[in-house]
Amino acid sequence: MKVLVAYATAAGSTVGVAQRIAEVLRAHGHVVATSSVDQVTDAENYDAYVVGSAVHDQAWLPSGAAFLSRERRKFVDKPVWLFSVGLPGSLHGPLRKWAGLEEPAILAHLREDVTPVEHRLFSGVVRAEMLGKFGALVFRAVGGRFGDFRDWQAIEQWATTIAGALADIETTAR
Ligand SMILES: Cc1cc2nc3c(=O)[nH]c(=O)nc-3n(C[C@H](O)[C@H](O)[C@H](O)COP(=O)(O)O)c2cc1C
Repeated sequence: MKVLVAYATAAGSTVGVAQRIAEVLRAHGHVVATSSVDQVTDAENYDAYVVGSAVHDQAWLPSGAAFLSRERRKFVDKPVWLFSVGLPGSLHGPLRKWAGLEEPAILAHLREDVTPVEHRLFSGVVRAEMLGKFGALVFRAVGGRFGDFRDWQAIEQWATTIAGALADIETTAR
């Protein structure tokens, strides 16, 4: 199937997640385009979509949310998977619990434009310089950790599930 994997990023870590998902889908025989949401000009040309964004302040980046809104009519009757890249993996203790509450908040906005087959919140990359001096201090003080928390195994597993679902859809359509 022809699949578009589109992403919105501020600091780049979501690009890596999108690329890994695309690689897995290609390995399963799908024809996959990977693109920043800002550069998609042919959204109607795909059979399925995987769209993801970095999370800032418990919401998708404006460019990611705007993409879903702008293209929502093209998603009708086609499967859409959504993923968010945030910082649950960098937190522990009570903050980890807070991160668990974040997913419904993120999804609530996105559901206004699309009903996804599934949504996943992955951990991304948190570096001190991304948060500013004060933000980094506060983040450390509440128990946050800096680093690359992308769980490539979980990302690949999810992409494999998507590849399987696409194969089922293809078989049913024959
Ligand atoms: C200003 C700022 C705000 C953030 N707010 C959140 C947030 O509310 N929830 C969350 O899970 N992650 C938050 N993060 C963490 C980012 O989502 C994470 O670093 C992600 O990997 C960024 O993706 P990118 O590198 O593609 O921009 C924030 C990061 C920054 C820099």
